[in-house]
Amino acid sequence: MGSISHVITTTLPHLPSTRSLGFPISHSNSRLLSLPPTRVAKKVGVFAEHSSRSSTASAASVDFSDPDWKIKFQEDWEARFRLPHLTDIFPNAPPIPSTFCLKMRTPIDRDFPGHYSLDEEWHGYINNNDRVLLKTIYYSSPTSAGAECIDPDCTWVEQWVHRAGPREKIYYKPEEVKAAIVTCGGLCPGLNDVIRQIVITLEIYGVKNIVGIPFGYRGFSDKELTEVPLSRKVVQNIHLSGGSLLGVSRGGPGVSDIVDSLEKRGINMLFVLGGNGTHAGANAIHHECRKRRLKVSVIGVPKTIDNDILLMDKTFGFDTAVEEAQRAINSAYIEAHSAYHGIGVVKLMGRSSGFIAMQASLSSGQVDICLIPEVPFNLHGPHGVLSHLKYLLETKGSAVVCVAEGAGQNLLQKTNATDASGNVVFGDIGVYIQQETKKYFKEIGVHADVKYIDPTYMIRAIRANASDGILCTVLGQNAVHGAFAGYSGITVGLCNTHYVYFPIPEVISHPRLVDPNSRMWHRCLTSTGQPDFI
Ligand SMILES: Nc1ncnc2c1ncn2[C@@H]1O[C@H](COP(=O)(O)OP(=O)(O)OP(=O)(O)O)[C@@H](O)[C@H]1O
Ligand SMILES: O=P(O)(O)OC[C@H]1O[C@](O)(CO)[C@@H](O)[C@@H]1O
Ligand SMILES: [Mg+2]
Repeated sequence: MGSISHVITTTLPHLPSTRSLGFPISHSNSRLLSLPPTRVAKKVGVFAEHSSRSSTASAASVDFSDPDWKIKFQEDWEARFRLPHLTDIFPNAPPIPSTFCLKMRTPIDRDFPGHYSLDEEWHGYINNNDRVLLKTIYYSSPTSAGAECIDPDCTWVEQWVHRAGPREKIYYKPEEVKAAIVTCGGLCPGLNDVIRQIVITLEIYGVKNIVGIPFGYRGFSDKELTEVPLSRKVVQNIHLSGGSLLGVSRGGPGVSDIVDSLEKRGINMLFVLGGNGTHAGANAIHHECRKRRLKVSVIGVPKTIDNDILLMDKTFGFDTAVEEAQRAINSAYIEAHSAYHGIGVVKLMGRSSGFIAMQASLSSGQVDICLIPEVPFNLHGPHGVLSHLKYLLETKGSAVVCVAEGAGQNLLQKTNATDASGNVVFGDIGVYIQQETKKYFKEIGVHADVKYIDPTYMIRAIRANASDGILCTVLGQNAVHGAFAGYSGITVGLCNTHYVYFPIPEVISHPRLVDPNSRMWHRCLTSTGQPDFI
C-alpha cells in the first residue's frame, strides 16, 4: 500500500469530483490528491467502532448495506464540521476587505492598517475552501495497530476540516470592535503567550479597544473585578512568565448572565482560553448570542495541560509539561538508584487521560511502571504492581513508578466531592501507592526506601518552552483571524501539523484518551518493560 500524501502541491490533470472530496470546492483551489484504492463495504449492519475514542468517525448510525453510505457519511461530516458564521443569522452582513496586511511597506501603515494593495497578485490569505485532511493513515485492516475504522472493512473515507488563517474579506470594522479575552479552568504553560498574540494580532487589524476579563468567567459577574485594558505595551513581556496575566477560576456565573454582561460592556469579540468545561461554556455563550441576535464572535483556544481535547495533535502547554515532568522523573530515578532498594514514585497530572504520564515516561527512559487512567491495574496480588516492584528490586535494585492522577481511582475511597465547576475531586493515588508500597515491603520483610514526588503544580505553573511558544503564537493569531472572518462557536487547533478551525461541539463531546491499542502506548510498554497488572 503506497503512502498517502495529504500535503498537496501540484495541479491535478483530472480533478476529483466534488463528491469524492466530501466538500464543495471551487476548481481554482483544487489540488492534487493521492488517493488510496477505496474498497466497497461488503458487510452489512452497524459497525461498532472498536478502536480509540480519540477517533471522531462515529459510525454508530451508518447503515453499511446502503451502497451510498460513504457519500452520506461525508455529507454528514461536512455538515458537522461546517463552521458557524455570522451570515447564518445576518445573511446580508457585508464583507469588507481585510485590514490585516500581509505586507507593510511603511511605518505609517502600522498606525493605520490599510487595504492590501490590489495591484499585486500574491495574497497569502486562506481561501474558505481550503481544507486539511484529519486522518492520514490508510489502515488496510481493522486489525492494524491503532486502526480507526468507520466500517467493518476499514474503507478509506476522507475526513476534511477547515484550514485556519487570515481571510481576504472580514466581517468586522476594527474601529467597531471591542474584544475581550478570558482564561478559565486551571493554569497551563503558554496562557500568557496566547493572550499576547491575540492582543498583538487584534492591533494589527486595527482594533484599539481590547480588554481582559479577570479570573475566568467569574470576572463577568463579580462587581469587584474590573476589566483589564490590554495593548501591545501591556502584553509585550508577559510570555516570559508562567500563569495567566488575567488570572483563572473555576465555577462562576451562568451563560445568560455572561451574555448580559457582554451586551452591557459592548463586547463583540470574545476569546475564551480553557479546557472542555470552558469550551462547553463558550459554545453556550455563542448560542445565547445567536438567540439574542447579537453580532458577536466567540472563539475558543483549547487550553489543557492534560492534552485531552479531541482531534488535535496536541494542545499548548503539553510539551512543556512533558519536558518538566521528565525532570521530576529523573530526580525520582536518581533518588531511587542511589538508595538501597530505592523506589521512586512520581504523580503527574491527567484527570481522565494519561498523555503526560505516558509521554514523560517515554521521554525520560527511566520509568519501570507507568500507570494511566485508561488502563486498569491491580496493586496487590500475584500480577499486581507491588509484586512487580519486588521483582524489580531483586533484579535491578531500584524502580521508578510514574502514575497519572486519574489512574486507579477505583482503588480509592470515593468522596463525592466536586470543585466549583462540578469536576469530581480525586483521591490521591500517588500517596496511596506510596503508603501501600511501604506497607507491602514491611509485611514481606524486604527493605524498601520509598520516595514520593508530586510535581504537579510546579509543572503547570511554568512558562511555555520554545515549541509551545510557537504553538501558542499561531493559535492566538488564528483565533483573531477566525473572529474577523465572521466565525463564531469555533476553536483553533493543530491537526497533522496544519492549523485548523473546528466547531466547538466536535472537540468536546468527551475527553480525548490514550488508546491502549495504540502504537504509542505499546511503545511506552516496550520502553518500561512492564507486564499487565491485571
Ligand atoms: N457544561 C458547561 N456549560 C457551561 N459552562 C461550563 C460547563 N462546564 C464548565 N463550565 C464553566 O467553564 C469554566 C471552566 O470549567 P472547568 O473548571 O471544568 O475547566 P476546564 O475548562 O475544563 O479546564 P481544565 O482543563 O483546567 O479542567 C468554569 O467557569 C465552569 O463554570
Ligand atoms: O487544582 P485545580 O486547579 O482544580 O486543577 C487540577 C486539575 O487541573 C488540571 O491540571 C487540568 O487543567 C488537571 O490535570 C487537574 O486534575
Ligand atoms: Mg476540564
